[in-house]
Amino acid sequence: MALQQSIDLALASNIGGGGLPQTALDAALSAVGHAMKRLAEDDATGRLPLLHMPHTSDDLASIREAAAWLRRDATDVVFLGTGGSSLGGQALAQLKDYAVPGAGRFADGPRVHFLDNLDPVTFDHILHKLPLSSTRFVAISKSGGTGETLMQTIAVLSALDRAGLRAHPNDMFLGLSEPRKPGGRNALRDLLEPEGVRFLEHHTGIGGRYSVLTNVGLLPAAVLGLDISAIRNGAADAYAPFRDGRAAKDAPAALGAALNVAMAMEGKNIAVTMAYADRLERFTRWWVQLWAESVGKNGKGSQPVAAIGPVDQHSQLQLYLAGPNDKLVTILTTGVAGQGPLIDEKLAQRAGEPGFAGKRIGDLVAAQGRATADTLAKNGRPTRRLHIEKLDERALGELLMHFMLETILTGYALGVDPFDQPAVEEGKILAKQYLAQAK
Ligand SMILES: O=P(O)(O)OC[C@H]1O[C@](O)(CO)[C@@H](O)[C@@H]1O
Repeated sequence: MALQQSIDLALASNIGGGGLPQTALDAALSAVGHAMKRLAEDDATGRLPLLHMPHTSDDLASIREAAAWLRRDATDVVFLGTGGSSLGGQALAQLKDYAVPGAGRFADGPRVHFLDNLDPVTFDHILHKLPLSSTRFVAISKSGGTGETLMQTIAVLSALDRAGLRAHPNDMFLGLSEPRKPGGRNALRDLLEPEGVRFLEHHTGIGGRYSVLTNVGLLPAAVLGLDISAIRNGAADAYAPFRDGRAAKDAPAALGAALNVAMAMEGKNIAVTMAYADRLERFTRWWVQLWAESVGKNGKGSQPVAAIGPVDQHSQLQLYLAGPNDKLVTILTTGVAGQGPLIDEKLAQRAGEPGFAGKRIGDLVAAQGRATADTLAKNGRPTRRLHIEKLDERALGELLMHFMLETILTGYALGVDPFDQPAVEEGKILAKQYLAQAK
């Protein structure tokens, strides 16, 4: 297990009255214990295919084959898709410097682009800048009906047409969507299949925000040369305590769920995840969708906030330390001590910081993560510490599965369905109506 979790600094017994009373945690552990029974049934009945994903390997060859096809002679691979059809891939891609400030520009080829937010200026710009003949496009949508992804796909087909490449979209495009339902429509397939574009099948039993361990997340990871089987092995590590039938307090994801449920019982409805690593920034965004769409219903759920450190110490931390005491703050650190540039002694003296001398940048970041957790606790703010010594495929797989399990169990314990998102549909329908009326 790469992931270490401590909830000590969330408890009133350690941080004073602002922390969680043991009674609330005990009640929450009992609720999560019941949720675990339901999860065990989900596993045994096959109702929740996600639970079998960590131990699945028969699809890995086809994912690797599709990734190799995309990479062949490609300068750029563009992933179209939004929400759960993009964020998991992005979280994994950050291990290879995707969207890491500064470093992303120098990442080894092919360049990958996740165009998840529909912005006309960006999309136009990118279509004009991309070397289209050496670019491969992957359109991902579970439903096949998401407006943003359909518009992007149409725009790309038209751009290929203008560039004289329309005869070959099957060489440049790959689709990933659910199989067409009998008698039903799948607009993405309707668009691309007549062009001869090949499709990978989206798992029908795994929703977008839980799809990071399927081909949705692993295809981009494989394009970037990541070890996709290690990602699944890491996920198996997070699930092992459940398979072993451990008690809630001894299964890290269940304990995390209990922490969230206890916070809800105390009326504290904000959950902050602050990761001290550039390569976990997309992970925090992935978690925001997972949490918000899964637990935010029937008037329940907590507000997820994504933060990274140390930079957000300089923007958000004041509020967490001295604003309303209504948050669970999770501080996620990695083993960066001893890493990075060495700080010259004389220059450190000149800067008036003798304590920097002979240290590495990673030493400061490690100290900052530790200091933030301790300062939050000293100020009576419930704080959870998570630590991964080495951030690699296996550790990230464990982290992703940990949070999916924590989310599902929290949903079950709060009495909400963690797998649907009915409220989002209303706005989508209205937007399509407005679009039809627009001149
Ligand atoms: O993969 P799809 O079907 O295009 O959906 C994209 C995203 O849109 C949502 O349905 C919300 O609108 C998310 O749950 C989902 O991840």
